[in-house]
Order: sequence, then C-alpha cells, then structure tokens
Amino acid sequence: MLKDWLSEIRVKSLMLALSNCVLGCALGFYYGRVNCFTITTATLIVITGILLQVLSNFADDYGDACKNADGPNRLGPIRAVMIGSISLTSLRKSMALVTTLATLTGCIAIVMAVGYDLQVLAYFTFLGVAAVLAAIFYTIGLAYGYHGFGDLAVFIFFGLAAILGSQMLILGASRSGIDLFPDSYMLAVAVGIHSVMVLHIANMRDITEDRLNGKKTIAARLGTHLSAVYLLVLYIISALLSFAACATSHQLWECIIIVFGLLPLLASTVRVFIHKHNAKNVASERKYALIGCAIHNFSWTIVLILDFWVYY
Ligand SMILES: CC(C)=CCC/C(C)=C/CC/C(C)=C/CC/C(C)=C/CC/C(C)=C/CC/C(C)=C/CC/C(C)=C/CC/C(C)=C/COP(=O)(O)OP(=O)(O)O
Repeated sequence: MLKDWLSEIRVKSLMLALSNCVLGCALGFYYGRVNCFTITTATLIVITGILLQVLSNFADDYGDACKNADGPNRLGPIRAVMIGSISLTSLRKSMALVTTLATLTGCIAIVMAVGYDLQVLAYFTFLGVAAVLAAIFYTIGLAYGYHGFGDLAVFIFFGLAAILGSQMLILGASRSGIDLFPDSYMLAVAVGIHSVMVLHIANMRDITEDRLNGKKTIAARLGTHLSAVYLLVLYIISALLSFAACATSHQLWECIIIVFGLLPLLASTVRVFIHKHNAKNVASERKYALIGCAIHNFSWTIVLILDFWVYY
C-alpha cells in the first residue's frame, strides 16, 4: 500500500520542485536576511512547492487514467492507478487533501512574507490559485497538456514562480522591500527551461503512444529528430543564461562552479540526442536529467552561499 502511494507521489520527481524552490529561497536570502523568521518562511515555501508538484503528479495520473492514455505499451513507469492498486476515488480524495495542505502552507507563507499589504497579498494568492489550477487542469477537464501547453505551464510555475516567487517572498519576510535582480530573472528563465527539458524528455519517450491517443505535446508535434534538436537548443539557451547570471552578478571565477554544475545535464542531453530513436534509452534518461537539474541548482546555491559569506 505504502509502495503504491510512493509510486503515485513519484518521490524522485519531487527533486525538481524542491531544488527549484530552494534556489529561489537562496536568492531571497542572498539579497535579504537570514534569520529564524525567513528560514521558517522558506521552509513553508518549499513544502508548498513540493505539495503543488504532488498535486500535479496525482492530477496527471487521474486525468490519464480517465482518458485511458497510459496503454499497455507505455514505456514510462507503471502507476498504481493504472493497475488498480489505487482507486480513482482515493486519488480524488488525496488530491483534495494535498490541495488543502498546499493552500494552508502557501497562505501562511504569503502572510508571513507580506503581512497585511492587501495588494501584494492578492498578487501572491492569485499566483497560488493559478498554480493549483495549472496542476489540476494539466490532464483533467481542460487538459491543456494534451494540446501542447504543458511546456509553457512548467516553464511558468517551475521556473518563474518557483524562482522569482520564492525570492520575492523571502525578501518580503526579510522586510527589505520586494525587488527583483538581473541574476534572478536570468536564473528563473534558465531553471524554467531545465524543467521544460525534463518534461520534454518524457514526452519524447511517449511520442508514438501520445500520437495514437491524440495527445499533441510539443514532442509529438515535432517528431523525434526535431524534438532532439529542440532539446539541444533549450540546453544551450539555459546554459548561456546561467553563465550570464553568474558572470554579471557574481564573481567571474564562480562560473567554474556553474560549468561543473551544468555538466550532468549536458551529458543527459547529449545521450538523448544520440539515442533519440530508441524510446527505452530516452525513457531511462529522464531521471538523469532530473538529477542534472538538481545538481545545477545545488551548484548555484553553493555560489550564493560563498558570495554571501565571503564577498557580500
Ligand atoms: C485559495 C488558494 C487555493 C490559495 C493558494 C495558496 C498557495 C498555494 C499559495 C502559494 C504561493 C507561494 C508560496 C508561491 C511561491 C512560489 C511557489 C512555491 C511556486 C510553486 C511552483 C511549483 C514548484 C509548482 C509545481 C506544480 C505546478 C503548479 C505545476 C504546473 C505545471 C504542470 C502541469 C506540470 C506537470 C508536471 C507533470 C505531472 C508532468 C508529468 O509529465 P508526463 O510526461 O505526463 O508524466 P508521465 O511520466 O506520467 O508520462
């Protein structure tokens, strides 16, 4: 039973929300303050990000199960709901629970960060509501993921919201004026692109099945070869942005840390490019891409800590 729920939660995939929100908070600490209050706010932000990803994972499986989109030829991991170990009703109830928890932790984080400034409070509540709706309607109802808009949603929420949103909330909690900086913009775009790459690799794996099921993801629309080129282009743009963020706002020598941090994702991208026609190889590459994203974020967190203690 526990094993089924862990597979449904997709524990390893949560590395993405976790490391993206941690990096966003690290930027907030860098430009704001490190104290018990900001650390508690950051913990709530990270928990909210993880809960929102759990919600999107549940909703994805619920929507796919309702549409019978995950057929017997699926190359991705077998989900508990596909084999009936978890019923659709239990999954629906769990989605309600996770939404409630995310709303609770999210609202507390927002109030801690911006106090009772109603206008800013409204902006962040809007962002939270948008995130909940985006997570649910990816494959349910509107099912925008079936029309190729999943990449855009992932870019917005895993990139812009997780980095800029978290950074602004920590600055708010630091009571040092909510602001944005060139490195946070560039990193938000780079991290958003990395998250899109993880989704795109899974969609490359599923091109044949998705085309049969009418799921028009970007990968299904582009086909195998162009999808691999698109993945490479995404990597190049994100790597350049990550370097630019470091070179313009931090120490030049710290770019070396970023180079090393970007290598695992490069290796994964190149392997997908080489083995693009072998869906099984592409499938196995998703977890390495996830790890690559987390390592990039970790290397940036190290740069920010170094800069904070040594140079700032
Ligand atoms: C009243 C109310 C609801 C208030 C809301 C309160 C609230 C939640 C406030 C939050 C405000 C805060 C704290 C904001 C700070 C910034 C934060 C934390 C932002 C969160 C960003 C974040 C990590 C979001 C992740 C979840 C979201 C929203 C995802 C949307 C994008 C999306 C649909 C991704 C799909 C991911 C999935 C499931 C991919 C599966 O791919 P697929 O290939 O199909 O999988 P398979 O392997 O099955 O084939």
